[in-house]
Amino acid sequence: MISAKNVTKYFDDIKAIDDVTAVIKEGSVFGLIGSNGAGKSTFLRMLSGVIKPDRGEITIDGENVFENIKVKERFFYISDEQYFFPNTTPKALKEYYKNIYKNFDSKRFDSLMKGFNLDENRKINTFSKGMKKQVSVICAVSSMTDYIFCDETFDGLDPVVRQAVKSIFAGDMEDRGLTPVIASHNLRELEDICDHIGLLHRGGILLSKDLEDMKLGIHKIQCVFTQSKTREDFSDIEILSFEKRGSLYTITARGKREELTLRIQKEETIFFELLPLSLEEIFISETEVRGYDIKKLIF
Ligand SMILES: Nc1ncnc2c1ncn2[C@@H]1O[C@H](COP(=O)(O)OP(=O)(O)OP(=O)(O)O)[C@@H](O)[C@H]1O
Repeated sequence: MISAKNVTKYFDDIKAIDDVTAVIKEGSVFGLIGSNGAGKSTFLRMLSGVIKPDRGEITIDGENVFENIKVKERFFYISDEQYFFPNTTPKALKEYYKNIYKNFDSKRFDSLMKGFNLDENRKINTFSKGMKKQVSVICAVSSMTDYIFCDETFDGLDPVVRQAVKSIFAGDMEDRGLTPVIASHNLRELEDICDHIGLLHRGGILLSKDLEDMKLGIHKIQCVFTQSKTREDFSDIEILSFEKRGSLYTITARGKREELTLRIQKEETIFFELLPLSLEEIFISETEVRGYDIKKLIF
């Protein structure tokens, strides 16, 4: 289990991470989402021990991560800014990681390189961005670590490779309890693969919940009332957004499905429908309440 306790990180006067407390349980996929500059990469860099929190601590199974070689063997971190030495080849990388990760599976590495049609003797710096990401993913899964931290890794892969990597992750979760932690802006993709979502906003954690619970606790209602309504008419429930287009109202609110249904239907309605919310809609609603209004960015 990974635990972050009251973690804060500054870059000069920028507070990149603000008192974050979170738990990442083993055997599930943890999706890290958040607006640009929310602190996702900083958080992953701290999980990997690349940088040290100014306050608070990050532990894996109780052991501090920073400058702890023993713990570092337990995870592989794929940074979003990939750097390779000028003349490095995949073959040289394989040798390098074999020294770091004692369970490194060379056969798996070779077979994945073949499967992904990558030449292990070519200089990595001559590969495309996506091909470099493929090499990193192959190194990661061949290292046979308990955790893989992916910073926007999927975002640069083509659909076929993305699907292949998802199946490899799923297989490894099943076979050996791998825990992937994935920071991404591709919420549709995360929605398919994640069990748990951590939403960072302006350095702080807005919520950290199982995806299913998240979906159960927030709903979108579309309805037509017999009489005109305002947001204030529903001040007894927690409304996240309230929109009226013609006679159709779209209300996003926090609460249980049955309770919200009963409450809205207390008013006289001509039409009523409760719709499931996508992760993208949950993200927009949750960040909107904290002043990150997408409409202001678009219009
Ligand atoms: N090395 C650094 N020096 C100074 N400021 C930094 C540094 N790294 C990150 N920051 C700042 O910390 C904040 C969080 O950045 P971070 O890269 O963690 O966000 P992010 O959620 O990964 O963003 P994005 O989705 O745009 O990749 C930002 O305000 C950023 O400018």
